[in-house]
Amino acid sequence: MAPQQEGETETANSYSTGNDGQGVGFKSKVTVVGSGNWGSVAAKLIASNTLKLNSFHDEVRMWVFEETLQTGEKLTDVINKTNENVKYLPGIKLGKNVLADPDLDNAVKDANMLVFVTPHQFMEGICKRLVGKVRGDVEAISLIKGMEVKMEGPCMISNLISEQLGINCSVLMGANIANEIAVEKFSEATVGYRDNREIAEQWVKLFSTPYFMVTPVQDVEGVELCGTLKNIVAIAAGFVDGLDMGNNTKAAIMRIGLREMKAFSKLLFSSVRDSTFFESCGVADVITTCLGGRNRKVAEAFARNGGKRSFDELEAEMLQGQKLQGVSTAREVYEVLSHRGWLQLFPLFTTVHEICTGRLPPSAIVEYSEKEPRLSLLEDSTRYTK
Ligand SMILES: NC(=O)c1ccc[n+]([C@@H]2O[C@H](COP(=O)([O-])OP(=O)(O)OC[C@H]3O[C@@H](n4cnc5c(N)ncnc54)[C@H](O)[C@@H]3O)[C@@H](O)[C@H]2O)c1
Ligand SMILES: O=P(O)(O)OC[C@H](O)CO
Repeated sequence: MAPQQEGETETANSYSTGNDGQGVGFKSKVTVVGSGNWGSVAAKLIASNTLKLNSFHDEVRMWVFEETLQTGEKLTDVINKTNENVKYLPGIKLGKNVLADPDLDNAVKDANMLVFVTPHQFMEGICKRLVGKVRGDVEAISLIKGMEVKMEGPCMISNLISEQLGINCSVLMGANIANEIAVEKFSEATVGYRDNREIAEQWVKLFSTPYFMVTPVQDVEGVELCGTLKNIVAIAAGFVDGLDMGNNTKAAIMRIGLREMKAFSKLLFSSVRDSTFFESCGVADVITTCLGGRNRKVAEAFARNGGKRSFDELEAEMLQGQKLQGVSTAREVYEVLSHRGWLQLFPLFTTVHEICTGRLPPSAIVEYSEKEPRLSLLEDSTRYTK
């Protein structure tokens, strides 16, 4: 297969829908690992397609991190009884072919397509539990926006999955506020794949609906870094909202944030394509997340409280069990920047972390002084672009 060229995009409709070398009559079994807000919507999207497409088993298993609800019932039991994730996606039917399963080993054992969608901080533990438990021929996709930092350096979640489980892992990212997709408002998304276009085609087929348009690009790292880094930009945008600084300032934050996302991604992986930043996973996700995401919302509350209430406290109070990714991602990126001597190159990423940890006040997000530029709104735009 010829590699995709810079600037070249593919439409979801450009693929054939064969049986991918598994033999005529083979049906793929899909398991979703995770059942939070986006995990539940992903299961709903997939379940609507497995019913329609002959190449998939109807049933979609969804692994649930079990918890007891205030009613005393188990979340899994309630999902299976009502067909609704009453805690993380109330009011939305998932599809009768979604089966919630609290047993991780059981949920994955027969699947040949695994969809990972949990907050990123839990993935290392989940991968450890899954070693030796998944099928040898399984293909994975990560919808997780986040990264780990190890002694050796940064490790993307798709890479963690690939390395720990010995399986190929694609990614799906995009301007995807789950609650909007849950009520079938039109959205786009980007599948990032490594080198096997047929696999990308399978994922596109599994996720695409008339209201969810998926475009594959051959740039796993670029797509995943976009999804990961935009959460830091969303925290910065929330600070701007909390300080009532207005739309022009927020647009400046988005522009500078997008530029830092691109510069950081390209410094980590020279293979990352410029064109990826114009896909749904890039500029579109920066916009939606800075307008309507959870990271933005909690960061706004943090700034309105003058940084006096911690993110952990605000997250618990405002999100009812849902998790932010931006604060930990800012810390993880800061570790990489300081280890590599790049802090000065990334004033927005650096400042967000220093505000989150209380070293700087929220207003520092746009402070500029001749002596010590924090967020260099005036900096030379060629400084860290190739
Ligand atoms: N919600 C969105 O709009 C959205 C959209 C696109 C991408 N994402 C990304 O998808 C990923 C998952 O987010 P989400 O919105 O589905 O989750 P969420 O924040 O809604 O829910 C938190 C989930 O974590 C689970 N959990 C809590 N403790 C756990 C533990 N110790 N081990 C394992 N699981 C545990 C909870 O059961 C729950 O399912 C994140 O990386 C997020 O950035 C979210
Ligand atoms: O609500 P957030 O801030 O986690 O963002 C949700 C999605 O990632 C937006 O695409």
